Amino acid sequence: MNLTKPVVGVVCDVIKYGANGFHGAGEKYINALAHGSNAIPILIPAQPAGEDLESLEKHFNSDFFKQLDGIFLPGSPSNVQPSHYSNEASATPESHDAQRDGSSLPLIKLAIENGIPLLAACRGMQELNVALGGELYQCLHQHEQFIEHREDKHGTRDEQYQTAHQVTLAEDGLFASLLNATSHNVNSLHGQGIKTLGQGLVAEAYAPDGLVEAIRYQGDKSQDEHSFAVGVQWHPEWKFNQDKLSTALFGAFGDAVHKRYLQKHMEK
Ligand SMILES: N[C@@H](CCC(=O)NCCCC(=O)O)C(=O)O
Repeated sequence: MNLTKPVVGVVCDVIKYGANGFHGAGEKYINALAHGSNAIPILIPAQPAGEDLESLEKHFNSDFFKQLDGIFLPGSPSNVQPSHYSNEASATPESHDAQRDGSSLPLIKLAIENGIPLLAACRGMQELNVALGGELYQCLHQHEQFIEHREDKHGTRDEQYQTAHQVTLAEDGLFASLLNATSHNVNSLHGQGIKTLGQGLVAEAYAPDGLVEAIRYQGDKSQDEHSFAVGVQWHPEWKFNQDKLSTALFGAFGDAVHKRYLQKHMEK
């Protein structure tokens, strides 16, 4: 296939529609990748077998994924199964998507090991943290030190995605340099959050209650700088072109995937 633009793989959720499972990703993520990163988004079905799905491993092996120019992990109402990061019982056993965990966690490791640019939002950021050995709080609202990070379920969609709190950006971090500022207002639609950081990750932004709101893979400082691997707890894809940081974030991811695409084509 002779593609004229870089291709970004988007990890799918398995969404139950009645008794049937459908693999999908939110439209706003696809739009932001196509227009904000100038890439071709392709949806990656969840890999482990579901009720109707034989394993796709023989079609999507690691060589296939290494051809991608970027990987994007979208948000989702489902929660990462806590067995991936702790011995605690699940506080939300009805809200898991084992198939998504089964594809996102190995794909993140593959992206990190092979320098494939990666961007992750909300559940995606939590997965990036868990894939690298970090832990999550299962219910932030059960810890009194935290402000309310969940959306108003009765609000309109616009109300749910409007800015909810400020984040403080790490001095000398990527975000502060993208924005040329040390704080920004973000939306907030999550019940879980980072408890301990995974290996090689650094915090890029904090909520007013101290919760880590953005992370970047820095790897081992003694090695070369790692290619773009960033996660945010908020939703930059929402009306991305109306927000300076969201536009800059999808733009920076786009630059990283275009760089990989050009390198691959120069090697041919
Ligand atoms: N379930 C997790 C992650 C929250 C999240 O990703 N929400 C996204 C909602 C739908 C969307 O906008 O794609 C948690 O609650 O922390």
